[in-house]
Amino acid sequence: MQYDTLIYNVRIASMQHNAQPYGQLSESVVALLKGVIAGVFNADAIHSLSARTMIDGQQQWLLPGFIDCHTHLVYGGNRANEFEMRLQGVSYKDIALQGGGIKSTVEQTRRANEASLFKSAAKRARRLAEEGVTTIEVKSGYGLDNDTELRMLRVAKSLETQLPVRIATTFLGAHALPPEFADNADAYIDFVCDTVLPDVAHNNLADAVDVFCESIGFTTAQTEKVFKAAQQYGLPVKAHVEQLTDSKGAVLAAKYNALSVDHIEYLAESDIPHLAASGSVAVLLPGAFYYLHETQKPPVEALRQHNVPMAVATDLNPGSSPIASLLTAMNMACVLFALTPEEALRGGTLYAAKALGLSDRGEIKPGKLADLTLWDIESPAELVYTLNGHRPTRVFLGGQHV
Ligand SMILES: O=C(O)CC[C@@H]1NC(=O)NC1=O
Ligand SMILES: [Fe+3]
Repeated sequence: MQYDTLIYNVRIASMQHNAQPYGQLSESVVALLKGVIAGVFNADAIHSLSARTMIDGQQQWLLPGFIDCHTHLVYGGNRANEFEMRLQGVSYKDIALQGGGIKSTVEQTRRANEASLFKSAAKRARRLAEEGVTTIEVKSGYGLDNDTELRMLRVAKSLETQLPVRIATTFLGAHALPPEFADNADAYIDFVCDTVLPDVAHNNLADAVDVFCESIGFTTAQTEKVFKAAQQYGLPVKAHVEQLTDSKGAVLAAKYNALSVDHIEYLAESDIPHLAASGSVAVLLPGAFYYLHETQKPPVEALRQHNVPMAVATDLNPGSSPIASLLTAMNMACVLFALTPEEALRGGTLYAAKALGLSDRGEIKPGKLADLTLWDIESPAELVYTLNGHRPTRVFLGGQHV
């Protein structure tokens, strides 16, 4: 058997659930063939294996490629002005109610053409990729009209053609109320369900559907309408829930077997059994908690007790979380939400994949995609312990060294 690549003399943090921290394996050789992990072998096997390319890992740590499972990285303009307003005490909610916030980015995104949206999104995606992110989820939600929502999703998908990353797209038409539907949220939800979503589905532009279920977003009744429409097109759902209030969005999401419930700072512990039953992933977004100067933390210990998988993502967006660094988000998840470094790293690999409904990546195991990163560190914890701008020494995407 000739492999494409053998990576040997490495310490492997597989992120599998085994008895070892970080899923560490005793093996130190990984064989890649046709874009997937073909096998994992002990050191002495190297003498009986052959491959076109042999890479000495020099005792560095090999991890699965990182997965950022929640971003809004396609958008026009920026909101630095609102950052200054918030620093002067104006709340995120008040800015939104004054017509700023998401609505302000919607105006700038509608004005931006596909080329300029691509250029700015590619810069953000490249920053994530430089830290070893190999899969990025990208949402729409700054168009709120048919043309711009579809343009955002096309731009998101086209990132794969220019960058060494895989893209998962999510339709988030139900992100905010556009001016054309001011004070008529129900009519806008009908427009999302009856006009935009069908167009998105017919053009295969989304892998999932998301809703901002919140006091300043959409109600659970409106959210459920979008979920039902998504089901009609065979699209899985996820939702921004309990970010600012306990609206019981997580309970509704669990009823629809949502891939994930995201933010969840105000998730009631009594609602967690619903998530344990549905298998939904709890996606923690510490960047938004940090930027909005939130005080209410997600119920991490209760999620742990109920064995609800927790993912960590950047929520990269121009308002509540302008962070293009998954390592920083992982550090914040530890410092602000008391995740362990192992939970944070598994939250940016295996459980991030689960939050996207992807079982082909996120751990080092035969049969999984050969999306891998190599790090010159003494222990995996270093990656989330220091904010020192870690960069992988090597990145593999589908077995190709990128
Ligand atoms: O402020 C923005 O532009 C997006 C904020 C982002 N969207 C959402 O539903 N929750 C968030 O934190
Ligand atoms: Fe978000």
